[in-house]
Amino acid sequence: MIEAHGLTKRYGKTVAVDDLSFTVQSGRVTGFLGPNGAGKSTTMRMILGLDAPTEGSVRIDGKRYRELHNPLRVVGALLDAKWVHPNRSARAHLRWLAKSNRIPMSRVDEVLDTVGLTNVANRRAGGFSLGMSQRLGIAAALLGDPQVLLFDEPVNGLDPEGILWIRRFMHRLADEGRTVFVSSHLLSEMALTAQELVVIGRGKLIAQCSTEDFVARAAENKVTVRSPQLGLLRTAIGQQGATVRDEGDSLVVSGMDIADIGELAAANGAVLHELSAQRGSLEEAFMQLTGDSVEYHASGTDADTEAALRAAAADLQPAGK
Ligand SMILES: Nc1ncnc2c1ncn2[C@@H]1O[C@H](COP(=O)(O)OP(=O)(O)OP(=O)(O)O)[C@@H](O)[C@H]1O
Repeated sequence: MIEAHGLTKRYGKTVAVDDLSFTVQSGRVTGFLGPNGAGKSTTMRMILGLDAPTEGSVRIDGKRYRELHNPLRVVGALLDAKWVHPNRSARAHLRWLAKSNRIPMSRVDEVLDTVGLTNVANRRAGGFSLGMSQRLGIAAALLGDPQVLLFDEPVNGLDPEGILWIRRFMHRLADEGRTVFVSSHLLSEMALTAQELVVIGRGKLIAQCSTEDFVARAAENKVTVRSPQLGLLRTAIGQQGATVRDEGDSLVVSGMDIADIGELAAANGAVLHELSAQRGSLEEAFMQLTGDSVEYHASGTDADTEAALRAAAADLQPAGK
């Protein structure tokens, strides 16, 4: 478990992290979501004792990082996948790490196998693709078999196969009961990867909840109604105080429960051809909660991201889980 209390980091006049308190539970993948510059990397560095908080504290399983006797056995981290001597082989890199942290050499081949790098273990790490480097970084994080794992933007620059592998791997680690804390500025990716979210903007906490609750809480849920008696329904729903909008041959209703609309239709003898809930996307939820966090707008503009967001929103439907 990771617990941050009033965590604050100032660099001169810049407040990178501002009175941040959150908890990351074991057995779940928790996404650390926020726009570029929101303070995610700074927070991760403070968790790992690489930066000292200006105020507040953060504890891993009840202890500050510097109080841990054998840190790699408690917490593993992937902050920068290219942090490896380019002329060392993957195996030599891991052996060096194991030796300097008093971890048995047998773990090296175990973690190489876990991340699928056994066949290339003797190749120069400097020649690795980004995907292979990420796997090597994850192997290094796993070396001490820690219960707590931190990954900073692990899917940046990866191809779809690499992204899928990382996503599945995170779920596997959480299923083993570990605490998995993964940062990303990509809403669509977090919607698919994280079960819980810690959302920050400009160094401050915006929300901490399940991914599903995040969307449900913030996005306005609407109901689509199709019927041969649209006029009758438009009037009846309007009289209940809900907002009704025409969209093609349907009505889109906000402010009224789907069950209540069904009851109202039955009471009025109206035939329904469709009565379906529209759920908001993670992006809509974020925009509503953050308001002026303009940095995020860029992530929703191109067609690929739009498609990914639609897929993410679909994945958030409870029925699909
Ligand atoms: N060493 C430093 N000195 C001065 N300012 C810093 C330093 N490190 C971070 N900052 C500033 O703190 C803020 C938070 O940066 P941080 O890198 O933690 O954000 P982030 O959410 O990880 O962003 P990204 O997704 O771009 O990595 C930014 O305004 C950044 O410029």
